[in-house]
Order: sequence, then structure tokens, then C-alpha cells
Amino acid sequence: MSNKIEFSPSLMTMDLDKFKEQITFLNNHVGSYHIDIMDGHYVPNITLSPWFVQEVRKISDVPMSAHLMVTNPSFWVQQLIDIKCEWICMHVETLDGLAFRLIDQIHDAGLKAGVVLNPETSVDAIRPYIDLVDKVTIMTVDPGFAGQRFIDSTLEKIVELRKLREEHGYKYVIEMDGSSNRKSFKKIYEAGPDIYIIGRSGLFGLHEDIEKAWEIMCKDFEEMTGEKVL
Ligand SMILES: O=C(CO)[C@@H](O)[C@H](O)[C@H](O)COP(=O)(O)O
Ligand SMILES: [Co+2]
Repeated sequence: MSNKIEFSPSLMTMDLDKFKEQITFLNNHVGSYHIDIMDGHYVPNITLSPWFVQEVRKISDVPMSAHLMVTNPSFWVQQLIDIKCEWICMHVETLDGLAFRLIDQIHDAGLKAGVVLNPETSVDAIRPYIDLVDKVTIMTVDPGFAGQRFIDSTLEKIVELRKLREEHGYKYVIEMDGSSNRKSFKKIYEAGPDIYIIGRSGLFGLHEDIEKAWEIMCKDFEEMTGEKVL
């Protein structure tokens, strides 16, 4: 398989004492930044925020993708629209009765709308609006925390999404989120997402120098998949 693969660092796992150095380096290497936004309610944790998106924006032109883990997506979507966050991705499990309105609202603002599926949520849940979304993210861990174990059974949803896209000509890109690293790269690659979220286990934790960490990540990916990181 040689579709264009994009890497998207999960910035909640970066080293904040090296914020400028890490972003400046990554700006030249990655396709987007992944910003985890939690409300301490939908998941029992609090991490980044729209404010953080704006801080990154001061030193980066790389598109930003907000991963909303919140019980009240409308409130957060509006904030992210106001600051023109390029990708706004909402958990399917929080969208009942709101999906079409929020997707339209994001599109009307000229931004991209994504949906995120928990490990136990099936692709069928997004069938009513699958043709409208720009991205589908498959959680390969439970949402809320870094450093969790990879859930193998989630990979079949990536295969299913690829098949559906081929059959129906849907426009969405497919992203995976959770514990992508040397140990899991091969099986993820075989399932075939377009975007890999890389966190502490796959990137930031590999070396304190981000340039070296990136080199190790690329080598790991190439060794495990046979695919060169461009
Ligand atoms: O949404 C989440 C967690 O709720 C992810 O974006 C993680 O931040 C990322 O997957 C961590 O990856 P690891 O550090 O575990 O490899
Ligand atoms: Co995430």
C-alpha cells in the first residue's frame, strides 16, 4: 500500500518545557497537529484547550485538528470556529440529535468536520451522515489518557471505512488515535489509515531531542512497515 501517510503529533504528550523548539522542528515534518480537548466530564481528565490552539498558531501554519472529548460539543465547536481551528472532530457518542447541525455549522465557517468513534462504537453509528464528514477517527485506545494499551479489535473498522469509501466515493480521510508506535505500526499499516496520531510512545518519549525522536520514529515506521516516511 502506498497511499500518502500523514503523521499528526498529539500535543498533549509533548514536552511543554520545549514547546517552541518542538513545534518549530515539527512544523517542517508533519501534516497536522492533534489537540486533545477534554472537559473532565466526558472523560475523567483535562488536557488542552482552544487557548492552546492559539498558542501553537503563533508559531505555526500547520493545520490543527481538535479532538473534542466533551459532553457538550456545541459550546466547544463554537469556540473552535471562532479561532478558525481547521479541523473540528467530535465524538459520535456525543452527537445524538446534534450531528447535522454541528457538521453544517463547521462547514458554513469554511472548516472541516470530523467524527471520532470510541473502541466500542461501530461504523454503523455514522451511517446517517457518513457522506458529509471530512474525517473519521478510530480510537484505538479508550479516550482520555495517553499511555494505554492498543485495542486490536478497532482495526477492522479502519478496513471497513476504507472499503465503504471505495464503494461509495466518500470524501473522508481515515485517522487512528491511540498508542501508535513501533509495536503497533505494522498492524495499523495493514489496516491502512491515512493519518497516524503519534504521542509519547511513538514520538515524544523516544528521545529528549525532538530531532532525534523524529529520526527514531521514522526508522521504526520504515522497519516495521517497509514504507518510507517522506
Ligand atoms: O485522544 C487521545 C487520548 O484520549 C490521544 O490523542 C492520545 O493523546 C494519544 O493517542 C497518546 O498516544 P500515546 O502517548 O499513548 O502513544
Ligand atoms: Co486524541
